[in-house]
Amino acid sequence: MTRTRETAPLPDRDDTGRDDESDSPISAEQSHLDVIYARLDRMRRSTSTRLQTALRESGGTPQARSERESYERMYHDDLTKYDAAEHNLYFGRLDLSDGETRTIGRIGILDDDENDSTLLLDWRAPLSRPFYLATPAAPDSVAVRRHIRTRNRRVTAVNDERLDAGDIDAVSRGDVVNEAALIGALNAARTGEMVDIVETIQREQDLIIRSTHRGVTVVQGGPGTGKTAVALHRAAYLLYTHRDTLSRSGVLIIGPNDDFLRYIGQVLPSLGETGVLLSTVGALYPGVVATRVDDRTGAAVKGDLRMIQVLKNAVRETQSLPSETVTVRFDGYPLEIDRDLVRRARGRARSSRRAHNQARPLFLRAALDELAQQHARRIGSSTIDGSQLLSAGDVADIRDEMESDAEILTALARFWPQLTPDRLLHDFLSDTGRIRAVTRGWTATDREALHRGAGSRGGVTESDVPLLDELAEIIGYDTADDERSEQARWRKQLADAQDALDILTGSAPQDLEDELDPEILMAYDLIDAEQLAARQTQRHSQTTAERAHGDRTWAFGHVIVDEAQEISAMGWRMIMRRIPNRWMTIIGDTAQTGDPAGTTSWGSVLEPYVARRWQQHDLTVNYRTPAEIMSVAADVLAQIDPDRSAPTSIRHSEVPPRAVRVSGDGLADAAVSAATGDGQEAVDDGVTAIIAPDADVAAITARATETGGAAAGVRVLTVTQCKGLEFDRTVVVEPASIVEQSPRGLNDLYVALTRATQRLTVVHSADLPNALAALG
Ligand SMILES: Nc1ncnc2c1ncn2[C@@H]1O[C@H](COP(=O)(O)OP(=O)(O)OP(=O)(O)O)[C@@H](O)[C@H]1O
Repeated sequence: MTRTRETAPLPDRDDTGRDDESDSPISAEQSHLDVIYARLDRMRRSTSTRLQTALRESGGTPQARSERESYERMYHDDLTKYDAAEHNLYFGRLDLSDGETRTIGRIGILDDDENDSTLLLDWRAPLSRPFYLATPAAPDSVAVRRHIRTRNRRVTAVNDERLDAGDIDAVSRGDVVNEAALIGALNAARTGEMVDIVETIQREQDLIIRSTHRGVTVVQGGPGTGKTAVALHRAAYLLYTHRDTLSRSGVLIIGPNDDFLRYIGQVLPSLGETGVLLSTVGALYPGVVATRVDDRTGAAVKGDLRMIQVLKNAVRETQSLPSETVTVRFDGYPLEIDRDLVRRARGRARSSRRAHNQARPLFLRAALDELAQQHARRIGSSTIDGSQLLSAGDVADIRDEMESDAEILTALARFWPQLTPDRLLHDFLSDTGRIRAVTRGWTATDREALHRGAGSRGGVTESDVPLLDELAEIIGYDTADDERSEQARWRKQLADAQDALDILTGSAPQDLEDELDPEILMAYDLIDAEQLAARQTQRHSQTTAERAHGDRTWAFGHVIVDEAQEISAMGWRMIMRRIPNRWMTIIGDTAQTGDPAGTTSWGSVLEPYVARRWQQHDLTVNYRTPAEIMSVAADVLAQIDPDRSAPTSIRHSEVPPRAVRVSGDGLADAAVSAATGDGQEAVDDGVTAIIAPDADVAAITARATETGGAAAGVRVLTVTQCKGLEFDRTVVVEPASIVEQSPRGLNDLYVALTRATQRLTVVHSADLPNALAALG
């Protein structure tokens, strides 16, 4: 073991605030902590005074206003950061062999003395790094690493690790650092929300968090190896290290569902970082909220790359030819739009290779050129020899006039309409005829899966969203179109406001205006048009994350994809459009892939986009699941892929996993009573989940509600819903059905079995799958 010394908890203090052991490490650390908090309080006070001053100021040039707004934002962010750092502000200290001491905490704090001396190093600063990396085998000049535990601004314990003692046991135990603190954190009851791990980041995790690789970093690791924790701390680290660029371009974190995003949502704010955009793939397309999920076949079909050609075909289908000649009137004369004319105009537009909406003006121009000629022939031909009496300029004038002729434009629009992705996708997916026309060679099952038939409830599904994004590319539709109309709206609002002020001023008695009585305020003195317009409109949100969310073409500075194995090929295309520089961190476990549209190979996902410019790190230690539970799950993993080894659990369980067999109709009852303690063992703190086959979730939820009381806090989830989450206790229901319900059923079972931090019960009525023989 690493030689550690835990100092007893701080004794109660007397009224003078002195403890009995004034020379103890706890006392020494308390003095330092007091100094740090005093400085933090001063920083808070001065920032909040500055913020109030900035908020009180008003008026000035637009530039001055925008500068003021960015100061306001900065002060606001600083205050948020100070609040986030309040708890466990100071947690680590390094005593180096040369006598230097470094104190490490959640944020960096400089003293306000004349030397600006460092009171606390940010955990992300390079000088803090040995706190996470030093081991007895490679102490990196660290003699002692001290872990300081605090509560409510009081030091409650300190724990020292001597790294310079050449401890052979410690060397043989490998890389575990801050072991006592780590085990304490891992044993703590869960709250349902993920917490940060700044105090106990492990060496293999730190190497990824601070990786300087500017391409794609893949983090592959079994369940509970801290992949999500690493992803979030990497986001915080990158924002600290590249603050200038990333605060402007933004960091995007993609997770599998809203529950997961809620679960991880507090980690970055607790690290003082609020500007990161968390999103699912289903929420990445501005203005669209996916309200449904497709069934597995639908998701697989829509996620497949075949959809690119299908969508291209669907757009091409809208560039149609008239089945019979269309006649419109212009200037009292008939004009004929026939099949050949439209075909020639379409050919010109298509040969430009521009996106549909961008090629539309070419189509219109070509058609109008021909129609202008047609009209000229009709009205300008000499009755004597048939020669054209109108000049080229006259014909051009006719064409210009046609450009604003509603009847002609409406007639032509049928053959090359202006498209929007959502309308087109909706129309296309609801029409079996259109689907059949563009899916040559597909099976009837796949076509049916694509069809959003009359029986379905409508609304966009998660797998539709990458299709919308793809269509936006093919159509050449971008949110700038919306922005332009937004700008036009703003200009109109401004003009209206100006009118309103003019009317107010104009209706003021003339004699007042003439006399310019300084005592009488005119409307203009109080407010200008821009302010008035701004009051009538909601102010544009200013954070990078908010702006990025509303803009399909936003290029993020860094993108992190969690549970990345579940992303479909079409989903990857959408994500890659958000990150043209391809600076990404991709987190996942290909043994946990449940979605049939997901991936089992990182190379096949990434190489089309980055060739070989990606590197993979493997995480090997399981911080969540105790060894006894992991050994059950490892048997399932061996069936998924015999070449893979399960991660090594760092902890053992007090209660071994067990299986309970019941009759089929007793399943829901048994699951709920196992979750609520079975009457055998009291269920204490923490959270419990029942993970069940999709078809059983409703009945078990109903049973849990009926039993009330203890069952009220129990969550009942499908495997898809529990992905990425963890609970103190889990009850896994009917493993055989979990395996059968999906082509990747074994992967799903592996996920379900690895969610518990303390206790696992399997409740079943059918025989257990072979892989769970050890539980039988
Ligand atoms: N260094 C650490 N110190 C303390 N806790 C840690 C550490 N690393 C991981 N953990 C904890 O282990 C648990 C599992 O971590 P996490 O959810 O990030 O794993 P994961 O690899 O994403 O799992 P899965 O693939 O199953 O979703 C979390 O509670 C996390 O806080």
